This record gives sequence, structure tokens and C-alpha cells, in this order.
Amino acid sequence: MDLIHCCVRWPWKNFPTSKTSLFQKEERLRHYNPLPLTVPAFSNRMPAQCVFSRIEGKGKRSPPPPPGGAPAKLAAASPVASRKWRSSAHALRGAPRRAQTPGSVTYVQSNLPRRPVPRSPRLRPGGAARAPGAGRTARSHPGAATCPFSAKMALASGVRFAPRALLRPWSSPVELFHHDRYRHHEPPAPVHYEDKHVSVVKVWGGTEPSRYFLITARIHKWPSGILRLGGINGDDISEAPRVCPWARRWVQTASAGPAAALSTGAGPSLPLFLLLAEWVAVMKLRNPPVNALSLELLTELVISLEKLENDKTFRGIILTSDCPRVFCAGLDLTEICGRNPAHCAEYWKAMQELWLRMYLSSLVLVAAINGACPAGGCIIALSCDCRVLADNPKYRIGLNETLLGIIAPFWLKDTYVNTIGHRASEQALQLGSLFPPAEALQVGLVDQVVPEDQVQSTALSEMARWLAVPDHARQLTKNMMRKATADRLLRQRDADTQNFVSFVCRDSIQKSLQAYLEKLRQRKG
Ligand SMILES: CC/C=C\C/C=C\CCC/C=C/CC(=O)SCCNC(=O)CCNC(=O)[C@H](O)C(C)(C)COP(=O)(O)OP(=O)(O)OC[C@H]1O[C@@H](n2cnc3c(N)ncnc32)[C@H](O)[C@@H]1OP(=O)(O)O
Repeated sequence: MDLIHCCVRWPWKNFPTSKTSLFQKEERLRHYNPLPLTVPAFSNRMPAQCVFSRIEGKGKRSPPPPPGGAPAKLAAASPVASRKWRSSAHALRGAPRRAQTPGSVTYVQSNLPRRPVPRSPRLRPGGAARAPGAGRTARSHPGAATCPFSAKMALASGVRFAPRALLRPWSSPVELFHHDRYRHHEPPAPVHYEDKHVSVVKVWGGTEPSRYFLITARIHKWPSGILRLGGINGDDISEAPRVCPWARRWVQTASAGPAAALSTGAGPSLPLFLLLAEWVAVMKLRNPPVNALSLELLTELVISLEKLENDKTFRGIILTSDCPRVFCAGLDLTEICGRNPAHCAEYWKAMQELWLRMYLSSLVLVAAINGACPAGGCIIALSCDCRVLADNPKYRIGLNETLLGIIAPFWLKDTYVNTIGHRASEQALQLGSLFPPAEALQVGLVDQVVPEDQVQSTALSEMARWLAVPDHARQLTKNMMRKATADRLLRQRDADTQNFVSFVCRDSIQKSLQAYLEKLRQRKG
């Protein structure tokens, strides 16, 4: 059990404006904030060699649906949308707020739809569900069906909230991050705040004329827990605990600090709302001494990835190493040296499987490369969406197969070419180049080079950047960029396995692998 990270969903499109009543505001926040966060209750059996962790939250259920609630079709198609529909319909009708009784049924984080529903409102069969009595809806606003900011735009132009807006396929921090105001308005001076409870990692937006701000803060109680706290300039901070009573603890903890710190740059007391959490798993490779990709580690990685993909609470994985100084030494040469063809075939299939899974993963994968990253290690990193490398000249990265007398298969080559381009790959592959950090950055093998102690936090910031994009759009784009490369292997997977086996089982190759392993062992001595 190691790192715990959580990011926060930001339902901006549904966020109240001055045109909505406090009652509606409360309703919506209550709807969007059903989870008091509790510290780890993680119990699944996890693979021995990959360590990842999460926090689970518990919370009260939303109020039962009002009479004449969401159509059954909608409920069946999307419980999320249905719940949103109920909530909004409730608010629009001015139904009395139901008391949340302590001890009512709780549910764990994984029951919540963390991922945006990957559906376009345009394509939804049967059209929009409408709240009785709703007037103009966001749909009637030009561009409402296509523009991700249309709900907010609709609000800004005075259109009342309506279920159509709430049924939009996702709600995430994206509007905050992607809105020009947030992209271009960093605080005038960096805001630093630290006390015994909380330290501010980053402030997004928050300066005039921005209306909203978002803080990424580290909660010390959770050793690596990151919270996003957001608010609207000028609101009363004392409202936050009332709006989401279960969050009082955290709001109180966090509010004094960041709010005070921010007030210098963004006006007087700012509210901090603790919003829904979304989870990022941190997966640590642990196969000492060098994280060589043994068959067991490959298998565990594939299983872990599959688990995380299937667990809808996760949107991203940070992949890093638990072994000092080495991210991953690549193929475990002992798995292909002196082994029979059947074993080599099984091993290579596992390698293919891992690459396919990682390369096409629907999750955001960020590699926090905190050590040497040769050959297969580099491929693992290249299969991620983003790479952060520790600035240490010993931590070199690249495909050095030719130096071992072996040849990178076409899909490793393709991955390389896709990342650094044809000419650079041609050169680096033939020379078996291992790049030190500065060169790796220059050639485009990694996206960031940072001091060693900042690798994890930078990876987390990168993750936040990637998670700020609506999942379905990002996933489809990723697929569009990578599918052809993956398909090439899928079409000839068996032939590739055959090639590999016949190649590595050659006497000459076995001899050079043996000599290489021997050299590694002697070097140590
Ligand atoms: C026609 C074509 C068809 C098909 C294609 C054919 C073939 C395709 C195959 C291509 C794919 C290749 C991908 C690969 O990944 S090949 C593996 C390449 N890996 C390396 O070259 C890394 C070698 N290791 C190192 O450089 C260093 O160990 C490292 C920098 C990672 C760490 O250095 P450090 O000083 O910290 O550790 P060492 O003392 O060197 O090592 C400690 C022990 O670990 C053993 N070791 C190291 N690497 C491996 C490895 N890859 N596999 C197995 N064992 C490894 C090393 O021997 C030491 O062992 P002991 O002495 O402790 O027993």
C-alpha cells in the first residue's frame, strides 16, 4: 500500500450562478458531493509485484426519485444520467429538500460513475428527457449539442438549467481547465501555502477576472493524497460546510490555508468546495534488483491493468518503479536464455499482450521514470501517454537491442517511430542509443525531465492535465492515433511469435545473450 492520489471532478456545467437560488445550489452540490472521503479501505488481493492503492469513499445515497421520475429507458441506459435527471427535476420543481439521515445506505466509490458517459447527446436515441415545466433548455442554445461548454454558455446567457444540460455526456474538470480563463490566467505570483494540515501544490485560475478557481493541495494526513478544492471568487466560505456537511472536516482543514493564501491574489475569503473524487492508481514495478520483465511480472502487469480498466473508479495510472535507480531493465534475459521454444513463445506472447494493453489502454498512463529505462523498459514507458524522467545522467532511456545482437521487432520500432519520428528512430535503433535525460527530452522520448524528487509530483500534475480532457474524446483520439500500429501486430501476432522464437533460439543468439548476461554479472563484481 503506497501512494494514494485523488483528483476531483468539477461539475462546472451544473455549477450554480447568481441566477440560481441557493436552494438549487445546495441541491446540485448535494447531488454532486455524495461522498465523504475515508482513508484506505483497500482490500483486494493485489498482485505481488505491482503495488497500487486507492482511497475508497462512502456516502449517502441520493434522495429517492420524485414521482414521475426519469423514464425507465433512461434509467436503464444510464443510471448516472437518470440520477442527474432526477436531481435536476427535483430542483426545478422546488421540491422540499429531504433530510439525509445519518446511517442511511452507504456505497463505495466504485459504485459511482467516475467516467463520463461516452455518448453524444446527439446520438442518444429517443431524444432528451425533459423536466416537467422546464422552459427553454440548454439544448435550445446554439451549439449546445456539440460544444463542451454549451451548458455554461447557456447559463451565462440566462437559459435556465434543464435536464438536457444535465444529461450531457460528461461532467469533469475539463471546462475549468479548458476554459480560456483558466488556461491563460495563472495567479500573478505563485501562491505558496503550507501548514500542518495542507500545502498548496498548484493554483489554477483564481485571479480576476476569473470567477472560479481550483487549488491542488496536498493533505498531509494522506501521505500522498492530492485534493482539488474549488470555489467561486466572492462566495462565502462558511457556506461550504453547510452545502456538503460531510466534507466539513476537510473543508475546515483546508479552507484556512489556501483561502487565506489566495486572498492576496484573488480577493477576500474564497470558498472551498470539496468535490467528487476520481482516482488515479499508482502502480509500482517491484521485481528486484532491476525490474526485469519476467514472465510473472508481465502476467501480473496485464492482470493489474485489466482490473484497473474494468474498475470504473479509475481514470489513470501512474507507472513507476519501486526499485532504486532502475525503472525497468527490459526483457528478463533469463526468460529467453537457455529456455525451450515453448517457454520463449509463452514469454513473448505475454510481452505482446502487455504492450497491446498498455498501448491501447483507455486509461491515462503516465510513466514516472525514476531510474534506468533501457530496451523493454523504454517500450513500457513509450506505451504510456506521457513520460516524466528523473534528471540523473545515469538514468538513460532508449532501445539498445542491437548492442545485444538482437533486433527490435516491428512493433517496438513502430512505437519508437510514432514517438520520436522516422529519422531519429532510424539512427537511434541502429546505434542502440541510450539517451541521457537532456537528450531524451530533446529527441522527444520523454515529455519532462525534472529533479528526481519531483518525478512523482510532476507525474501527478501531468495526470491532472490529461484527466482534464473528457475521457471519451481523449480515448477516441488515442485510439485513432494508435490503432493502426496495434492492428499491425494483432494481424500477425502468431507470425511475430514464431519469428521471435526462431530468432532467439538460434545458437548464435543464445551465445550472444549468454555473453551479455555474463557481462552484466561481471560488471557488478
Ligand atoms: C526477426 C526479429 C523477430 C523478433 C525479434 C527478436 C528479438 C526481439 C527481442 C527484442 C526485445 C528486446 C527488448 C529487451 O528488453 S532486451 C533486454 C535489454 N536490457 C538491457 O540491456 C538492460 C541490461 N541491464 C543493465 O543495463 C543494468 O542492469 C541496469 C542499467 C538496468 C541496472 O544497472 P545496475 O548497475 O543497477 O544493476 P546490474 O548490477 O547491472 O544488474 C543487477 C542484476 O540484474 C541482472 N540484470 C540486469 N538486467 C537484466 C535483464 N535485462 N535481464 C535479466 N537480468 C538482468 C544483472 O545480471 C545482475 O544480476 P546478478 O549479478 O545480481 O545475478
